[in-house]
Amino acid sequence: MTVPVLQASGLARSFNGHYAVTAADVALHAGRVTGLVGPNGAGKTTLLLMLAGLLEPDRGTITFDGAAVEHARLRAATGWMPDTFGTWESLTPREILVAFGRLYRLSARDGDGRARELLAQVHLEAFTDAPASGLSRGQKQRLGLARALMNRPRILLLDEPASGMDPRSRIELRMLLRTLADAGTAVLVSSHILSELDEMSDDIVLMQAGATQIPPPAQRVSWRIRRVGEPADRAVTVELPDDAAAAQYLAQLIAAGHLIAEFTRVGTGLEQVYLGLDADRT
Ligand SMILES: Nc1ncnc2c1ncn2[C@@H]1O[C@H](COP(=O)(O)OP(=O)(O)OP(=O)(O)O)[C@@H](O)[C@H]1O
Repeated sequence: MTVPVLQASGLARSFNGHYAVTAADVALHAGRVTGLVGPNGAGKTTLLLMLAGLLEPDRGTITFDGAAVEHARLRAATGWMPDTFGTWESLTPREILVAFGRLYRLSARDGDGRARELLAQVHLEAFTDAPASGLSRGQKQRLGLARALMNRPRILLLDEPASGMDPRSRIELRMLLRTLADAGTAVLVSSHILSELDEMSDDIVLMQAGATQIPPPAQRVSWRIRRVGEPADRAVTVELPDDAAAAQYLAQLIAAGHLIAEFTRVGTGLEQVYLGLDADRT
């Protein structure tokens, strides 16, 4: 594989003598979406803040394009979307984005153009010039996403971006992240919604008690099968290694004359890995 755009090794960070992150290793590649998952308090936000150049690590190194990097340069190349985006309520979404554009040294004209383009992309055009205080939580999240994209970042870090978003916005977020990755952005996204993360990520990083780990390759996945006329409690569950095996299994059932009413993926590999990770929690 190519040199990671962003590589963190052995990162650690404490607050008041208590370690939030003890040993974090992450490699983000251009064109790939990496999912970050772990229990509450595992250290995900702390890790993301260090990767964004917004929090100084106590230990460890971060390289950008294979070389050591200063915080200012890292911040310039990074888009950061926090889990809740506090807006300046009296400003409009356009004014907020233009103000952030200024921080990235965009001229007022370029900032305005970029702001309008992004507000259209996150479907907030109708709110362009209305006070941000009128935005719903999900709409504020979408504004936060637009803000993170103002500087056309090569690295995009998102902390639970979908929280508060309605189903359509979630689907659009997933598609937007894929489009950005296809255009060469390296994306790291944290989420507690495993099915969503499983669908949108090329790579997964697990985090527990301040340390990262890479999960083992794809686990077996369960499928729930019910024949026409059978009650729900008569459905059977089978384990199959992947989608291709599931399609083959379904074809065999149909060829054997079974009328299938339901054929559903019930457990993703990520869910199984996560439950294993979480097994010893109190
Ligand atoms: N600024 C801070 N000051 C003191 N403690 C902090 C600070 N930030 C984080 N912590 C502590 O560090 C630990 C990790 O927090 P962090 O927010 O990074 O976890 P997380 O994995 O993002 O959690 P969640 O899934 O609940 O968002 C927690 O015990 C938290 O209380």
